Amino acid sequence: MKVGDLLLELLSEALGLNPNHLKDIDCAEGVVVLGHYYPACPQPELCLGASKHSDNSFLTVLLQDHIGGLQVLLRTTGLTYPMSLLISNDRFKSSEHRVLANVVGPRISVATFLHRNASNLEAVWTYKGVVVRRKSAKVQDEGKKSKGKEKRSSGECFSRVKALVELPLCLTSRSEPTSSKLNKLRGSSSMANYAQ
Ligand SMILES: O=C(O)CCC(=O)C(=O)O
Ligand SMILES: [Fe+2]
Repeated sequence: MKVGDLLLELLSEALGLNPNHLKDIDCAEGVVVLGHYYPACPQPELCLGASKHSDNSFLTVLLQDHIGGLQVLLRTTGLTYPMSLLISNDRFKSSEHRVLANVVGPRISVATFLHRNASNLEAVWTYKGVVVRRKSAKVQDEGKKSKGKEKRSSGECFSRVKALVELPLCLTSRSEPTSSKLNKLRGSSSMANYAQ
């Protein structure tokens, strides 16, 4: 929690706001800790550790072990989660990432998610979001200048996140998947698009 609080303070300041702002609007209201166990995989080229997704938290702090395998997509394809997007006036996007399977293992990681109550996003938009927008006029102006592309509705973002979350995490079929099938699950992005 201390790390989370410190990060929220720094992020508030990065938005030109009071250091307590993101905490005051409940961005650390909920804390979920998720432990992952990825067994060693004899044929990693046929498997995925975790398919490409974007977290539905406001902020994720991830601890991974020495095995590695987490990859972050360098250029986002436009999938953003409305919570951080709305609250930060488009400044904080939820990066898409995946985890590759590995012959070495097991790999263990612990993800800590800080989040608001996502059941009422409308309230974030109409109440909390407006508070941020009013206080950070500079952020808003910069956002307007840099955004030429059309914005997605929160409903569209939700259905895209849902579609990704519902993808199978691992190919369990004994038959060898075609590379196109695997690429589809991986998001059709080549390795060059990811940072490790
Ligand atoms: O295991 C990892 O490194 C990543 C886990 C992850 O992306 C998640 O829990 O959302
Ligand atoms: Fe994730």
